[in-house]
Amino acid sequence: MPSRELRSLPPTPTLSQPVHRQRHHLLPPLAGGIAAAASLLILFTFCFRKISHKKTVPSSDSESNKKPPHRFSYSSLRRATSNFSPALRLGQGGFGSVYSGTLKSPTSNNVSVAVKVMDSGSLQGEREFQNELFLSGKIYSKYIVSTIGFSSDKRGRRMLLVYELLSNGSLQDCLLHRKCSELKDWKKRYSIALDIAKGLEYLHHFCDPAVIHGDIKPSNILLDDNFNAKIGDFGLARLKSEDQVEIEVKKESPVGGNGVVEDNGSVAEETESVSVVTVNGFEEFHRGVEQSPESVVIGVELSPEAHVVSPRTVADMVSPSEGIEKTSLSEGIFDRSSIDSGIEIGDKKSGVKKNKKKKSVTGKDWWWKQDTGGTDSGVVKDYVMEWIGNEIKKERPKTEWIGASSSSGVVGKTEKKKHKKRLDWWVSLDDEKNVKKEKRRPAREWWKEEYCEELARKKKKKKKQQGGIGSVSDDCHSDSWWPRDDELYADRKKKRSRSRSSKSSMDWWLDGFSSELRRARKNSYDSASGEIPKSGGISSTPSMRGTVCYVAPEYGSCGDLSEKCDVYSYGVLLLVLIAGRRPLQVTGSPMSEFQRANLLSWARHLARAGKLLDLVDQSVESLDKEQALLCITVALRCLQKSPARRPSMKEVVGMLSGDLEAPQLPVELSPSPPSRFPFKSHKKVR
Ligand SMILES: Nc1ncnc2c1ncn2[C@@H]1O[C@H](COP(=O)(O)OP(=O)(O)OP(=O)(O)O)[C@@H](O)[C@H]1O
Repeated sequence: MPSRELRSLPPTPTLSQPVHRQRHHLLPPLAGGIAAAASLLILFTFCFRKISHKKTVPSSDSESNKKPPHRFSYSSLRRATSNFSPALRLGQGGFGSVYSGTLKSPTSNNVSVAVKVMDSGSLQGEREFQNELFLSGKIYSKYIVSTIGFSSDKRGRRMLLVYELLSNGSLQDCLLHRKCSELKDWKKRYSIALDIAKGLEYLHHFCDPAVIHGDIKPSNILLDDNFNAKIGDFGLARLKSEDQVEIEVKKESPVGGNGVVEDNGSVAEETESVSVVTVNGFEEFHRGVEQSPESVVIGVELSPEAHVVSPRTVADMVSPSEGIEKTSLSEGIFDRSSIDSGIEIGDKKSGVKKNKKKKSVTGKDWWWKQDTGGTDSGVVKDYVMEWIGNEIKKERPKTEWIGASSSSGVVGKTEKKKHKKRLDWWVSLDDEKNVKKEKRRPAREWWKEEYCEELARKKKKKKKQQGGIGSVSDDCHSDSWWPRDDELYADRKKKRSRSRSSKSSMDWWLDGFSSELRRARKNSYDSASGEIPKSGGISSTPSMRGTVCYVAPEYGSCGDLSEKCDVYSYGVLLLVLIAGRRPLQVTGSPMSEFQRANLLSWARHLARAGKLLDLVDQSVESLDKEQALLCITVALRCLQKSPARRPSMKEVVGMLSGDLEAPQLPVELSPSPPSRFPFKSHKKVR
């Protein structure tokens, strides 16, 4: 009984039981609290990552492939390139040589690399170095050359960048110097055009903020084993600024005529910095929001001890507002006018006084002179040459030029004298006192003389052959030296069959100029060594505003660098690719070649004449005429004066790949009566 009672009785409360019940009561709110805290933490982490990790984020699929650049020891790169052996030299850029090398790894496969060695000390070289490093950790695309790492020698005098090796070198070299037989295949050229367009589309539309390359040209396009093209050399690249986006939104101008609205992406709000931490003996770059002062080293020197690329500079590049300010203040890494083209430059924001020294070349003139080669080619050429002269004058100290002129071993005695004379003229411009005096000299004169001398030589030779002696002085000192319209088509066939070896002196002049540039940059080019020469002609980078003939007119005068500047450069490149020649080139005997000398004017002229296919390189095999017309039309659209009228790179890709309707020629270039080119179908390419 007692036991039954006991059983029926409720269990005697013990000390522990109420606590247990209390705990049961506490559990739900506790769990809720923990869950809330956890979700808050997750949310916070997510937001934090989003803010700190936001800028220049590539598309998600490429995220996994992105690797921060390594810091290599200088000795390992020296070993990899057999002590920077001349035999391994791939080419010569404006800021140093590029060598091929093999990085040996005990654990994984050996890696073939290209090592660019740059002397520190030049603002542009350092800018290129830092730009490349900053962007390399952030952008990844199969259409962009990957930067693997960097290094510097102990004293920080040499800066080295390590890239993936692209076995077929640059498009410039392949197309214009080596004349690779693979590029005779039209399909290859077309796919190269499309690769480059996709690379630019990636930079403009898939990076946030958009990356503007700023120096699109054939020597910055590299080709892999299968001649797939990749965009390299981000030395002049910029991130799109907030102000630019705002301006574009305000303009809201329709582009292209295909009804596609350009997606400009959003804009950076945070200031990022870059730090390096040591991982497995290599320093790696890491992004982060405002590193603590201890974690960063301020300064540009890149000695092995200074593990960090100047955060100030990197921040300048990332922060849109700062970037803009830098620009308007004309200082720092984004200095736009200090090494500018000598063209009238105005700084609207800061009110900095315009460069009035070059009154003759206003922003308007720039376009007009570049654009009207067909009707005033002399001015175009004068202008280009004058511009180059100014660029060189600004970029190189006097002594280098004097050295360069005297060190020339290629030319004969008289030619040496001429070089000296010409260089002296440039050098003398450094002298403030001489500036006014020299300016009175007509810009055209010195290269007109060059041309006249060549004419004289030719005539002499011809007369000698005919048994007479003559003079051409009249031709030289009147303005009739420039071609007349009726001479334009004469001798064309003959010229086309001319081989490269039989270059005219004008071509020599252009090439010779390029060699001078190389020599002046203290990178002696040994033509006998059989090495691959740097970009020929005048397509080197003499300016921080890009390359002559490739730079967009609005940027060449006084405008901002925008995606549309890249679009313009792409247009020039496309014409070069199709025509298989430089944008400014005189190949045959003088007069009749001059209208063709300026590729852009020539293309426009052919468009008006309804003879666009005449532009195509005659060595091209299996030409798809429809595609060729499409490419030239796209190029001419990209080359329109008004940036707003140029298509976006997204549109270009759409047009070239057949996703968008085939474009029409700009109205002003349409043959009369205006008609659409007879594109049969919109074939889908790749
Ligand atoms: N990753 C690479 N793989 C193979 N060859 C390369 C690579 N990078 C550069 N080169 C070669 O080295 C040459 C010099 O390149 P670099 O970028 O220094 O100068 P550039 O573009 O020719 O001239 P600039 O300095 O005027 O832009 C190129 O033309 C190319 O032939």
